[in-house]
Amino acid sequence: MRGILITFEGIDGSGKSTALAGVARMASEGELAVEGRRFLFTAEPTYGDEGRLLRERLRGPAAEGGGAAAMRAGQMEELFLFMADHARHLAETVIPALEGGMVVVSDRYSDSRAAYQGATLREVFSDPMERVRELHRPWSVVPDRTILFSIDPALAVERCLSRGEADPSAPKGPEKFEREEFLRLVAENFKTLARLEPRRFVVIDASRPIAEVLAETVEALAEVLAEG
Ligand SMILES: Nc1ncnc2c1ncn2[C@@H]1O[C@H](COP(=O)(O)OP(=O)(O)OP(=O)(O)O)[C@@H](O)[C@H]1O
Ligand SMILES: Cc1cn([C@H]2C[C@H](O)[C@@H](COP(=O)(O)O)O2)c(=O)[nH]c1=O
Repeated sequence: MRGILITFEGIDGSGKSTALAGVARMASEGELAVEGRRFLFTAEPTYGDEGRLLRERLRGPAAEGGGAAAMRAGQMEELFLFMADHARHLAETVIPALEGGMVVVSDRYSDSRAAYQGATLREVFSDPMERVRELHRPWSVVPDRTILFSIDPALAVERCLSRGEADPSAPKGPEKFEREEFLRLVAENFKTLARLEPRRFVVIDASRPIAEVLAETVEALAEVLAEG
């Protein structure tokens, strides 16, 4: 039995992780049972060496100062760190699980690279999203379905900022990419990706209450699992 790869994508604060936690809870309680299938929930950045390094770099606002050339070099370094994290994620986690017939659900995956680094590298390449996609094509695994949590960036930033109120262990202050004007570019990139592959993407209106978002996520999952 071949495995199934499902990815959750969206801008910071869109509610992906909340939906994934809801799905994981339902799976652990047997509410998403599919004959003979086990679930694996995972994420990028990972909690491996590259992922931890990335999370450290992303903590706090974007650095200011430094020349344009140094900034471009830093953005390329970031792209390759995310790529290295993805390569390890594939080799050590995703591919073995798929080979074992599991349903793998990842909170972010290669489309985050296309959308985010497609935005950071807009002054380095003429078609940065395509350059990033091209780099993945020969070796990465394309998801069977990608659920895009679509939300207005202003509301997403509001949610990011209120994270700490509900969870005292959450990081204080915005992370590097949690700025409305930057997230507008990323949201546009995600929209373009969904338009390019309409059969792979399911777009969910993530501005609605958590229960509604979760119900629609489960519906989309049930559909791909039934095809499976
Ligand atoms: N549908 C919703 N309505 C209201 N608040 C929500 C909803 N979904 C998530 N939240 C809240 O918004 C905040 C961000 O949600 P979450 O961490 O799930 O987003 P995310 O997309 O995973 O963000 P990031 O990519 O930055 O990790 C959390 O405090 C969460 O409780
Ligand atoms: C995988 C990936 C992630 N990012 C960015 C998106 C977020 O701002 C952070 C961390 O992700 P989280 O979901 O908030 O934990 O990393 C990116 O720019 N490129 C990527 O490939």
